[in-house]
Amino acid sequence: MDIQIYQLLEGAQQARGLTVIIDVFRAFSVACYATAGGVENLLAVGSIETAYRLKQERPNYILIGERGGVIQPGFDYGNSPHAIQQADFSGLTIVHTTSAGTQGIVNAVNADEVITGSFVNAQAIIDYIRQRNPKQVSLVCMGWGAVEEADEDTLFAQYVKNALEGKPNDFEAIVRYLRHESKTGKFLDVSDGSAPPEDFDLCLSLNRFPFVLKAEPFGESLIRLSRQNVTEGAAP
Ligand SMILES: O=C(O)[C@H](CS(=O)(=O)O)OP(=O)(O)O
Repeated sequence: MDIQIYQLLEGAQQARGLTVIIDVFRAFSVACYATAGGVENLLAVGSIETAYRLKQERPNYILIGERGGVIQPGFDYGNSPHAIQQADFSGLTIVHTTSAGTQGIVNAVNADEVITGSFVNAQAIIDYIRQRNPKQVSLVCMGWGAVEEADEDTLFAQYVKNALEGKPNDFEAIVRYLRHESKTGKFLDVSDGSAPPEDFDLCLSLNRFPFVLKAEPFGESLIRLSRQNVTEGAAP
């Protein structure tokens, strides 16, 4: 198994094989919480105009996302696990658009298969890759706004690579570093409440969810993140 780590939007475009698009803070942590909330269709959308068009066509769709970390006018929720944690999305369709994470999904056009990456479902991702046993794995770190590398995404990529290569990981050290040394906490600076401090722990709640989110076509031009339950040792 050849495992490569890529960065940012160009990395998403370069990715080949089984591709993990990584966004720890916060897109793909949010996507997992939304999935656990029972969502029927979780649509990962690149442009905010598409998100607004979909809402206009189907007013019952739920808009979740941000630009610059901030919830946008007309959106139902910001890109915050804390904001959606208690929501019941059963039977609903969510349109999710963010500055980095969902941009990676729509740009991974050369990948054989795309799944999302975040610590909240890390072990499921590792087990899924082991079970698929692809020749090539691409781990793509989407960073800040898909233009600036972010420690949490690179540390997650290294965590998955280490696990797949049988090397040890120290998750407590990762959390300590992110909390006390990395500038990553800047997302907590958004002062309008779009990025509540609780999001830090919720995004670093290791292995909370036993599923991966796999990108699949939805309709003519959209991408849906579908839940794939992963049982250790079982073939997907
Ligand atoms: O909402 C977030 O946490 C970030 C904002 S940005 O990338 O730093 O502009 O979006 P995400 O796509 O979840 O990284």
